[in-house]
Amino acid sequence: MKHVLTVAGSDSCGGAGIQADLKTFSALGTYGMSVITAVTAQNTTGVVMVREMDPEMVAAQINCIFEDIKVHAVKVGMVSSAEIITTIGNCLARHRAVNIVIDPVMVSKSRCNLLRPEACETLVKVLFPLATVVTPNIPEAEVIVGGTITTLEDMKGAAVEIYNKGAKNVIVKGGHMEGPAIDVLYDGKQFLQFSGERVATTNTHGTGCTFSSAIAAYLARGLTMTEAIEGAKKYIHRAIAHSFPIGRGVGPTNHFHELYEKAGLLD
Ligand SMILES: Nc1ncnc2c1ncn2[C@@H]1O[C@H](COP(=O)(O)OP(=O)(O)OP(=O)(O)O)[C@@H](O)[C@H]1O
Ligand SMILES: Cc1ncc(CO)c(N)n1
Repeated sequence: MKHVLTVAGSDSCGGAGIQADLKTFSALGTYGMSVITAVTAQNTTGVVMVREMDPEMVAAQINCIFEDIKVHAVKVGMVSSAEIITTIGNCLARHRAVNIVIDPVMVSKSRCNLLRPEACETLVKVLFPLATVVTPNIPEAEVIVGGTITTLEDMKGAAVEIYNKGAKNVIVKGGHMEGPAIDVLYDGKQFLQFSGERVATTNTHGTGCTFSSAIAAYLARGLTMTEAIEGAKKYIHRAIAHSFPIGRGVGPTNHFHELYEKAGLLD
């Protein structure tokens, strides 16, 4: 059994954040652990309140895990503030963490800030150099590189710029574009494209969290970066295809679609 850690925020409605990450780790056959950076009160229509954890508490959670259990991969999601980011960076470096997937979460699908705008620079400076892979969506990539991304060529250009900020691999996700869902990976030498048919649904709450956690789980299981992304892409596609129309807004994906299928619970 491989052990995977998520360092992220709690999503009370269970579709994104820590909850999505732990479901994904379990669905993909790994043991999941969590360090909570912030608690959000949110549902499918929006985020109503955010409470950050004390950075000392974030450090204590990370240290507790690494001092006792081998960690085969780490996914970092919502990190909220510069102080929390610095704490996470120091702890991951001190424990020589491996297979680090950084999802630079900034704004929720319901347009609420999940990262203090002034903390973006710290996120890039402190966490990108530690990253095995960084997984920005289009709006996040636009903020990081300071430009507009409308084409596949723009996505490639952004991937190179983000690579130059210290990440070993960068995958710019095309979930926010029109047409097929195409993600672009740059590993410092070449570009690879991962394409999925777009599922016509509004239930995409937590797709980014789920995708980055799936990459972390597959890296923990020993797959190469390309294999991990291919696996994550298939997993997120099926999770979106069997997503739940619950709530009045953007519904969550179905993390246990395979289990539900075996149990005869899918249409
Ligand atoms: N409707 C869709 N159909 C198929 N694949 C999709 C769809 N929407 C997103 N994806 C894929 O899901 C993955 C996550 O991408 P996306 O750009 O949605 O992340 P995100 O915006 O960070 O998500 P969130 O912030 O809600 O967690 C990518 O592989 C993307 O291509
Ligand atoms: C806690 C949390 N993390 C990430 C996201 C991604 O949008 C969200 N909605 N909530």
